[in-house]
Amino acid sequence: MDIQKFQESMYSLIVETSTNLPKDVRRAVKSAKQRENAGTRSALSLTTITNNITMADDNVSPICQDTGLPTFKIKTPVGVNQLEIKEAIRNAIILATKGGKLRPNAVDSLSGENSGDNLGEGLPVMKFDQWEKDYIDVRLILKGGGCENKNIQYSLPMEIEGLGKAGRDLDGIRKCVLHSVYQAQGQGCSAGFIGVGIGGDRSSGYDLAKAQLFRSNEDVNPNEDLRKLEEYIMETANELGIGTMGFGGETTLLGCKIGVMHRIPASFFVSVAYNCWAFRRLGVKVSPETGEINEWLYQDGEKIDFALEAEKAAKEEVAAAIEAEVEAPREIILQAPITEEQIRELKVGDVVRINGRMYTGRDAIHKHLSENPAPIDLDGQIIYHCGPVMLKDEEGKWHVKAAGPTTSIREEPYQGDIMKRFGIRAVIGKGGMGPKTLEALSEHGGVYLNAIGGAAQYYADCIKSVEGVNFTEFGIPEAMWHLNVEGFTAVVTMDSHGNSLHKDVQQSSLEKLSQFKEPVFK
Ligand SMILES: O=C(O)C[C@H](O)C(=O)O
Ligand code: SF4
Repeated sequence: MDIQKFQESMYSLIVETSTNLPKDVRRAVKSAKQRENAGTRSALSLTTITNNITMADDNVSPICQDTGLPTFKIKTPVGVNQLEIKEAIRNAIILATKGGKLRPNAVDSLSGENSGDNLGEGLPVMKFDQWEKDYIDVRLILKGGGCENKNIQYSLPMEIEGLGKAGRDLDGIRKCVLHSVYQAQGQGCSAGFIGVGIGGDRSSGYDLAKAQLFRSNEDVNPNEDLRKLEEYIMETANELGIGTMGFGGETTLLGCKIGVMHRIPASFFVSVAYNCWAFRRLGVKVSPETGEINEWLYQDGEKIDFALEAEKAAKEEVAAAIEAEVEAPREIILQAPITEEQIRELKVGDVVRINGRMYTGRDAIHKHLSENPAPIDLDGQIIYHCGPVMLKDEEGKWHVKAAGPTTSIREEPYQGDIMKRFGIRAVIGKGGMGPKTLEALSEHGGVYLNAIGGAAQYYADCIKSVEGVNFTEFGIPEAMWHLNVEGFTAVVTMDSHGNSLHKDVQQSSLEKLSQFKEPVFK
């Protein structure tokens, strides 16, 4: 095989997967958009998402800044050298990272050190199989951390929150799957896709769940029971009202694929792999002789061009909003330093446009600030939970290549204390925060702003310059970047008066979940 050519093919696969959402996924996002009522928070978020999909495609830049844990599934004809393939994939990964198509995402689990090139112990994940066919089949999924953290495994029989007893039968499985969507709320950047694995042990069950994510979103399950279950879940999960980003709305789930394998008598696992809307998985058929791509997978049928859709939709949305007399949300401009008085005026549901300065800070910074002084004056400032993709040019200037929010709940143990101690007035992230932060917002005069998860190109475009950076030793995603922004839009979802949209949606979706307690599959 021409291994240089094969490496180029792998590079194309990586770049396409990171920057160009597959056709089946685009169609699912489009149908979600059609179901939402114009003018609602969910509809507005979906507009940002679809704009972002177009921008990523046009800029050939990551759809989401979290380019995940690259996982390759490779099938080779007998006689193909798999060691050569591994080497070529590793080289392609290094190049894609250098070019800003992948975020340096490989972190030493013990020292915390970022390898900088996406290689590391066990990474990237490559799973090989041999087969009788005469071509190489390579599939890649870039699954980010926020949705990975929402994976869940059930061990039947058990008691399930909201749904009661779940036994070792199809109806018990139904309860697990339904609950898995509920427990993710908006934190895995809903609306999401789920892959479900029934049976196996803990690890093969999760493998089976993840393998389902490689099915086309539009296929039909050949197993009649599972087909019915998939259809039931799609319908029912969308009645939970969690919606895009957990803002409430008609679409919570974009796809559900279920697989089954045998188990051992004592174990009965139901494993669920949750994938965000930014469902980046593609595949190619490669010639073992030339190393060239002969065919792209998941690319049948119409490719939705969201730019064209946007033009049509904008007109229709304005007309529909006028007709339905939907009140446009209040729009407020914020610019740091922000006073307590300004913060106290903000209420859940307000749309905020931020101009001026903000500082990124995620896991490492929050831990650091909880034990140390801040390197800069944070009084009245805004912290953005974000780990961007950054590139340095020849003059040493930093450029933002992708910069959406990360899941905020991980900072729950620190956030309130840090805000109070340093005088921070606003934090931006996604998925919301818990009771400790909500209390601190009231006490101190702070606000939580929800940005649209995965909209990394949209937000990168709002960032006009990078003015400085601290803690580069924590790695690119974990450093504290000083950003100047313009028109950075987010929604107030937790205010200084004790209100939290996340708390409300969680409560109402739990009530809705409880309506599905009664057996459906006998
Ligand atoms: O790591 C990130 O930038 C985001 C992560 O995928 C998340 O969803 O929290
Ligand atoms: S930020 Fe959201 S869209 Fe991006 S990887 Fe995490 S869960 Fe997926």
